[in-house]
Amino acid sequence: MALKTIGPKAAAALDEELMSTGSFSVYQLIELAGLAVAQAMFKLSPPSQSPNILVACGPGNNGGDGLVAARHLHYFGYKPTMYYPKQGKNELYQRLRTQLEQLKVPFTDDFHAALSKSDWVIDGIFGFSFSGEVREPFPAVIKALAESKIPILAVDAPSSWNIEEGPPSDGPGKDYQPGALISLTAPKPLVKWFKGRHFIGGRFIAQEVAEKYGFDVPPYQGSDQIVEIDT
Ligand SMILES: NC(=O)C1=CN([C@@H]2O[C@H](COP(=O)(O)OP(=O)(O)OC[C@H]3O[C@@H](n4cnc5c(N)ncnc54)[C@H](O)[C@@H]3O)[C@@H](O)[C@H]2O)[C@@H](O)CC1
Ligand SMILES: [K+]
Repeated sequence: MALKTIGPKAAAALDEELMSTGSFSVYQLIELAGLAVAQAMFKLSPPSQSPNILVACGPGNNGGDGLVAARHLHYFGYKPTMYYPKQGKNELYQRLRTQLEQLKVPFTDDFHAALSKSDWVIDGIFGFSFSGEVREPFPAVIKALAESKIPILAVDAPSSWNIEEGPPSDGPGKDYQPGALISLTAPKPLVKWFKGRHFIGGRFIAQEVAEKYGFDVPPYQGSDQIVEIDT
């Protein structure tokens, strides 16, 4: 089943619409997105097989999804470790961080050491608002992800990929191809270049809204927050 994609401008406009006419708060959207990320992780490998999850978070809402996912992973029985080198200014991020600190989820500055002790990595560094060349402190992190043998679940986009044009032809993300991706709301055009297992999450879009933006609501089953689709 191939789903229609949604470009970065439309994805940002959809977010705005959900929070204005849709009356959602960003808290709700990030909470549901992060829950979907945690469910995809569970589907990929349960905590009995892969207890140690390194969650890499960037400064925007993609990082927010990672912070929320880590909290759910804790309750699912995993041992998440956070790499969050550049916290965004929004108070929401501090709240999400405090929730993790109260659960004694560790935050580390040493990405490479944490990576070597992990069973899986969640890439919540950049989502649909990424553009241009990767700026510090992330180039070394993206390079490590590209070279890592540890499986990776990317949130909404493999970080450093151009949202419309896919993997960069040069730079740290040149050979980055994560084993799994969860697209939020709808796949972005970059999925054309993605070769791993693909999930859709973000179960908060009414049929009418999806039609307006020209994408499909995937066939969520029962209480699932995710659907796996063919790539
Ligand atoms: N409707 C949806 O599907 C929702 C999506 N959410 C998530 O929110 C994401 C979009 O969040 P945002 O718009 O906050 O943006 P992102 O989290 O995609 O990234 C923006 C941040 O990255 C920085 N950045 C951009 N380009 C960079 C570069 N070249 N080098 C270094 N830093 C760079 C920006 O300064 C900004 O701080 C989505 O991809 C998705 O993960 C949700 O959590 C909310 C609902
Ligand atoms: K990402």
